Amino acid sequence: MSDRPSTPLLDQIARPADMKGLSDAQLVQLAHELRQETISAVSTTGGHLGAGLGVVELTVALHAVFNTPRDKLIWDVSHQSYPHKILTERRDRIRTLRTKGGLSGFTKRSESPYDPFGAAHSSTSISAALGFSVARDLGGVVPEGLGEAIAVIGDGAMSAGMAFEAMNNAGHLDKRMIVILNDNEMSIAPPVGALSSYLSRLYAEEPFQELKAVAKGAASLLPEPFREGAKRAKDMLKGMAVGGTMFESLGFSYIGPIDGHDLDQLLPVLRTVKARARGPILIHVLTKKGKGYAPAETARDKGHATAKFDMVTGEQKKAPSNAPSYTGVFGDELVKLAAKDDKICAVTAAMPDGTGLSLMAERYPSRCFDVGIAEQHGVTFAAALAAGGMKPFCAMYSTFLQRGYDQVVHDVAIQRLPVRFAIDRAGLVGADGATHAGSFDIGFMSNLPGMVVMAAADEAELVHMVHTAAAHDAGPIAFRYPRGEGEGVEMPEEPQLLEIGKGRMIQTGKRVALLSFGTRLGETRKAAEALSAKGITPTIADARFAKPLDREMILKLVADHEALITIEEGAVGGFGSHVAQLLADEGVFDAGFKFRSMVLPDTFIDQASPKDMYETAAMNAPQIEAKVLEVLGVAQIGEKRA
Ligand SMILES: Cc1ncc(C[n+]2csc(CCOP(=O)(O)OP(=O)(O)O)c2C)c(N)n1
Ligand SMILES: CC(=O)[C@@H](O)[C@H](O)COP(=O)(O)O
Ligand SMILES: [Mg+2]
Repeated sequence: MSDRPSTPLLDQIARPADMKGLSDAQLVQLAHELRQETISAVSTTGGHLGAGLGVVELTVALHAVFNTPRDKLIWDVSHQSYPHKILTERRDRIRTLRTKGGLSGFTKRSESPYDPFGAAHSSTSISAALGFSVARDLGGVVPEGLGEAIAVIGDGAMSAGMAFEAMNNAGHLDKRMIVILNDNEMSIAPPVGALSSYLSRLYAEEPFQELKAVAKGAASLLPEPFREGAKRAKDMLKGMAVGGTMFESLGFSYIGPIDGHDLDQLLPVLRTVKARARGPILIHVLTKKGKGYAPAETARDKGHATAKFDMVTGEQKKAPSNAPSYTGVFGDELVKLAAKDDKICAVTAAMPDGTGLSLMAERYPSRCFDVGIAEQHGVTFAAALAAGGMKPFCAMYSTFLQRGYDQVVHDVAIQRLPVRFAIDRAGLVGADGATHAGSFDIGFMSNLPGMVVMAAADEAELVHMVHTAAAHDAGPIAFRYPRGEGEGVEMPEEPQLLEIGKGRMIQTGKRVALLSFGTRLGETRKAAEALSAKGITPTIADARFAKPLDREMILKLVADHEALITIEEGAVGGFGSHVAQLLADEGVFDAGFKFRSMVLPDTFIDQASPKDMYETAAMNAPQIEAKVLEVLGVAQIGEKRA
């Protein structure tokens, strides 16, 4: 006979306060149910599965012991926060994760008071927790109050410079705060680097460290029901060998490692820390990414990210692809180049699969570098590779390159070093939402003196751009391309070396010229087709370069048309702004020339499908068509002319 309760415990828990009366045995049961609910939800939505499964027990323990939302629980990256969302008043919407109008796949301040700090880029949690603890001590006022500050950070995220900057500061300020290092020996890919080896050694060679202050007499401080567990914690902590970890050198007390799937360890340690800790404290917790779901546990990426799947078999339900992905095209072309030129090398910041560099890593491991979640270092490292006579491709998602921007300016651009920036996930990316949108790189790369900036209109163009970048030794060069599949165009037999700063004409028409930069070219063509049915045949050109601009082509478009419209998958301040500057400098506007620039709106667009997001941004074919009609002063059906 099953000893499980007939009504699932999870059904009785809408918020963490509902967990307070549960016994430790019931919390174990709750964790079991929470894991099943997480798997079930993600099977219908897709998303980040493995990381959340790895922190189910930790999530239960933290919410059982601490008093959120008064206590600030900050999930690093927050791709592991689905179980937390289920326990914090969002279970009824958990099957809307990452969809339009639904829950975000990350923590988000506007979504819930239980998400005190939003995240999605990694390694921010310790800084955030420190900020909350200082605000608390300075008498800051927020509606939920300010209690403990707790950061949960993964072993991958811990490798980033920002985490160390925060620990350095926290050790100095000596504020009470808790960092939980969730060590599952995985990043998205297997983690790399000396820190990862160090963490492994921490429990391989010296399994335990002592936390003297916490261990001493902790049990007596706790309320009666917790004394037994605290005694166990004390015994465990007392059993730990004395030895200085790097965390202690930075001013943290260190506890661990402890088994992050064992509530019998987690609960007493957290209760003891809560009762006794002073200053910053780091609890080293060992977990398994994908824990409790065999298809995730055995997957190469431990179920890091998944499409919707069949819960029983684990089989993912992926739409068949009709064209190669941009990422794949980049990865393949790079390997071809590397085969011919031993100076070609590549840098990724913990995204070998996501950037398509896995193939390079497999074929030419000595020339492919995964630097960990360290975009800043990655960019400077690439700069020096270039200074040392190599031809580095620095492959990063647009959104993550933001973190290395000062290095792009200071180490690459000012020194005119020929780093080739392969900027993946350019434009709106879909389910990951605003935090992952590649909205700003056109602007922040194009305003740098000497930087060449290209955008591929399709996968064939990307082939040309990879080869053009490889051949460009005169200074830094960047090319951007979106997430997902290409357009399905015919692939070139031979790559072309593009002339720097020269666009290409797609079709010659009349009255209005549409000048596209990047993959909106497809929507531009569709808009032109719809317009031709209305008797308007626009000229279409593909700019290819935002920097340097094809001045000659642009001025000819101006000379030959009534109006010019630029279209790009980026925020204001990018390609269109550079064209506007050129036209202003040339006095084109003095003569009353009509110019429009279609850019992403000045808002952060929430997650939806990329098509829906571009609809919100008013950048799909119908909106391009409408813009043409508006600029030409042609009334649309159902609309009166002013
Ligand atoms: C600045 C930045 N670079 C890259 C990423 C992509 N990314 C998301 S999760 C992740 C791995 C995180 O590993 P870890 O912190 O160990 O968490 P786990 O998934 O193992 O729980 C990476 C590289 C990111 N979110 N932010
Ligand atoms: C959490 C995170 O930053 C990554 O896992 C990201 O979601 C990957 O995005 P792609 O699916 O576009 O590779
Ligand atoms: Mg990890």
